[in-house]
Amino acid sequence: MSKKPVRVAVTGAAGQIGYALLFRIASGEMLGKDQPVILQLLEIPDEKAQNALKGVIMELEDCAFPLLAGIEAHSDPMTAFKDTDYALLVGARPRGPGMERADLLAANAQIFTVQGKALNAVASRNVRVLVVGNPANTNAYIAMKSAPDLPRKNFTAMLRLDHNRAASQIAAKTGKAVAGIEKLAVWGNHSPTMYADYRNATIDGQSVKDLINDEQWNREVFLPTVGKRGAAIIAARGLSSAASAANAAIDHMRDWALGTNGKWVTMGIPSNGEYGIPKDVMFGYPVTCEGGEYKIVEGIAIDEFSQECINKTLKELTDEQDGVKHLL
Ligand SMILES: NC(=O)c1ccc[n+]([C@@H]2O[C@H](COP(=O)([O-])OP(=O)(O)OC[C@H]3O[C@@H](n4cnc5c(N)ncnc54)[C@H](O)[C@@H]3O)[C@@H](O)[C@H]2O)c1
Ligand SMILES: O=C(O)C[C@H](O)C(=O)O
Repeated sequence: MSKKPVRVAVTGAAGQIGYALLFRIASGEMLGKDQPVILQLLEIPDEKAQNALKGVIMELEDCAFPLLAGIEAHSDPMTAFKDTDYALLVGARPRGPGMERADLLAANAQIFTVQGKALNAVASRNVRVLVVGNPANTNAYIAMKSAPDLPRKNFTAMLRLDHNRAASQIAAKTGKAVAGIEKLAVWGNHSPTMYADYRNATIDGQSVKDLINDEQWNREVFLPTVGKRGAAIIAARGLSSAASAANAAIDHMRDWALGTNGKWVTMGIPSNGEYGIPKDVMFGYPVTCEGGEYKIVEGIAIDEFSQECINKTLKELTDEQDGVKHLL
């Protein structure tokens, strides 16, 4: 018997990431090739944006996706999030050249109080939320705090792009296939302070740390390359990453919904105090997923350098949190 359709809300649906994301959700790449979806698409109440959204919807229709059970266009989060099972909060201003993601806080924070409240009011009581719009961790924190009737654990931020970037750099450095990488972790904020940690990682079963055996490369090449990759893409393209961001969003949601078979992935999730991170900080952690739930990988040894990196990214997140206190 075919499955009942699930509702997937996507904000910023007529933007760059939206354009790279929606067709993949509708084709079943996110929730499985047997799972029909109803897309509930939100754009700002502006004629140009709504027209662009109409165009995207026409294209979705023209794909005749067998799993696409419905498409709705919205300009109000209170209707866009009605009964939604999954919400991908992409809509927000992207940064331009020379900006840091934290510079977007003032511009974007308000969006996430409004959308958090709307999710709280009308979404499925078990809605799973992924925040992509930057600064993603703090926006997810704002949305979670604005939705007190929903489970805290169901609010997440996207660190998967950093995870995938780190995996790709490791594969290139070792000359091995990215598919062979296990036990990679990215800690903290989706920003240059994030700490990509391959101390426990293996590639084709061999220790990545031993294979690379170059701590200077780790600190002076790998970490800055992964941390500043978003800026490098903006400098090259004149626009922020879109296809790779959409791909990471698909990976994040697919793994959360369908499981990782024991493989470590990175998700930004609200802390419960794990690894000394204060409760509620939306922090990138290594997790495994099973049965629609994520679980933090416990027991990872934190050496002095790792602790310094974790402290730095944590400080940035708590400063961002302080900066949005007045909104909550
Ligand atoms: N977390 C990550 O890894 C990651 C990666 C890449 C980009 N991003 C961020 O994702 C966001 C979107 O990037 P983009 O390149 O698609 O930008 P974009 O400007 O192409 O599209 C954003 C869309 O969001 C819409 N929008 C703005 N406010 C909205 C609101 N309140 N409700 C609904 N829609 C709204 C805009 O009209 C626009 O169509 C940016 O903040 C960007 O920095 C995050
Ligand atoms: O860097 C940006 O502003 C966009 C995004 O967060 C990225 O990492 O590519």
